[in-house]
Amino acid sequence: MRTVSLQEIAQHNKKDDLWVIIHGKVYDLTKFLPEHPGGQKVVLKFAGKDGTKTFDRFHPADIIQRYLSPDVCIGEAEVNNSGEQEPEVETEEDKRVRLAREKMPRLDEMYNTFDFESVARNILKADSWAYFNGGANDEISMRENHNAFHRIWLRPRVMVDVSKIDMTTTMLGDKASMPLYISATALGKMAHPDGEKALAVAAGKRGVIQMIPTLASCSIDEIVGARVHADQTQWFQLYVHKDRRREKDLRQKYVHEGPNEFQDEEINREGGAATAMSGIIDNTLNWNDLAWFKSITKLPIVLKGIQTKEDAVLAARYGCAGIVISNHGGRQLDFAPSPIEILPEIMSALKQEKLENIMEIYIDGGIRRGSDIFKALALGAKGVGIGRPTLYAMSGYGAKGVQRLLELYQNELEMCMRLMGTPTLADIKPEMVDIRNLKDHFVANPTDYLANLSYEKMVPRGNLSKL
Ligand code: HEM
Ligand SMILES: Cc1cc2nc3c(=O)[nH]c(=O)nc-3n(C[C@H](O)[C@H](O)[C@H](O)COP(=O)(O)O)c2cc1C
Repeated sequence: MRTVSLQEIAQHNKKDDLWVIIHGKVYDLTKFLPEHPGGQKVVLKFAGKDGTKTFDRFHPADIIQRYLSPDVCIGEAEVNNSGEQEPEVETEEDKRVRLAREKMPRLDEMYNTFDFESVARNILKADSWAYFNGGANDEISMRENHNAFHRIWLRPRVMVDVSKIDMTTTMLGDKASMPLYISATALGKMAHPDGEKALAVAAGKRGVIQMIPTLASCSIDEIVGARVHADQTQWFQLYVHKDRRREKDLRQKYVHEGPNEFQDEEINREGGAATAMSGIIDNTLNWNDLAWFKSITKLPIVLKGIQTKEDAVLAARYGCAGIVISNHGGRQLDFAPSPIEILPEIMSALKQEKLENIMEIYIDGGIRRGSDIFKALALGAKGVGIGRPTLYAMSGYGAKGVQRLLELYQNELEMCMRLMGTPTLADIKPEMVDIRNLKDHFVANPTDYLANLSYEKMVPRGNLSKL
């Protein structure tokens, strides 16, 4: 590999001729730039320079080998012996974040998921907060995901011995301390320097399953290595790469030692990233491909992103071990329905086709309370996934924050089960929830500012002053 001088690298500092140093190697990112899912601006900032520090804040070192062809590597960058380092300057934003962190409440002062969210809003940099908290377009689906739970009421039963509550369960055959798992969320290091490793630790300590994202900011090896016990279950969320051999390689590497489940997923169209990701993701993926996935793995395949009863029935017919009813946290198609709203119709369609017992049904989106878990279980889910809450908890408090968050979910579900008269998960039944209003949507009309603010109000004639 040739050594490239800093002077030569500095000359390739334009959009149409772009070299960047990452971990001592020089890469020609000219062709990749328009495809970068994080946008062009962030990469262009390092045109002809060393981008390692920022790159490491978001990406695992192996992302380059995973997504770029080897010929983009020009050589090794000459070592900078000049002693000249760009001085670290604290920006206004850094200062705001530093001060907010100094005033952060203690972890034992966090009492529910919303507490973590409000802390995260203050202590995260604006770009990270926007990435985590945002949804597609007008964020109607994102908000609806949680709001829909407000339209389900509970029908508590009394005179039941609830001295012991057991919420342990299995998911795809593996034990879990409660019917909740940590869902895949990309770029965990934006929340905390330990990224997805912190989630692995918290999941292991609380006995819950973690789904590792394809676009994790730590390498899969690091996340698997962070497990607290050797038999800790991890699932893997897979964005299918255009080059299918990569999925096969991944499976061969991890099937014995690492993530226990191998998850397939429909193409994610998160925000503007969708177009850019099309360079990486195979958007020809369709139902017939499932046969190929089944031929390369014996692990259960779960489809995440099911949003209609028709697709749920197809997933069962195509032999999926499970589905996750999900609109990806309202980050893709605005006005996609909330998963909890379509869960009952999916269950009844599966029952009608006699397919309800052949796969496990999970849902995610807007699960913020123990009672939300209860409602989902009552309507037929085997378990629920959480996305943003773990990112918020990790932002402020790392792995310990996520442990506390999981403990709060567990405590709330325990209290809900006790007050509902359901000592075990098997006691939770559909008739314990009232879903008569679930389908009601009250759509807010756009405010007519012209009528409300500019024009004189109409008043009854009798009230007009007599001039
Ligand atoms: C100096 C080089 C790079 C820098 C500074 C950088 C920085 C970033 C940043 C800041 C984001 C997040 C943007 C947001 O707020 O949504 C991002 C996203 C992303 N980057 Fe990079 N990046 C670099 C190189 C690369 C390379 C070489 C690859 C892959 C080969 C890559 C793959 C991705 C992916 C897949 C995402 C999207 C994750 C998602 O939205 O879910 N990046 N990058
Ligand atoms: C910041 C962020 C990144 C996400 N990245 C991914 C991803 O890479 N792959 C994926 O399958 N889902 C991803 N999701 C969706 C989650 O897995 C999950 O479906 C969703 O967050 C659940 O909704 P909730 O955030 O209301 O709990 C992401 C969600 C967020 C908030």
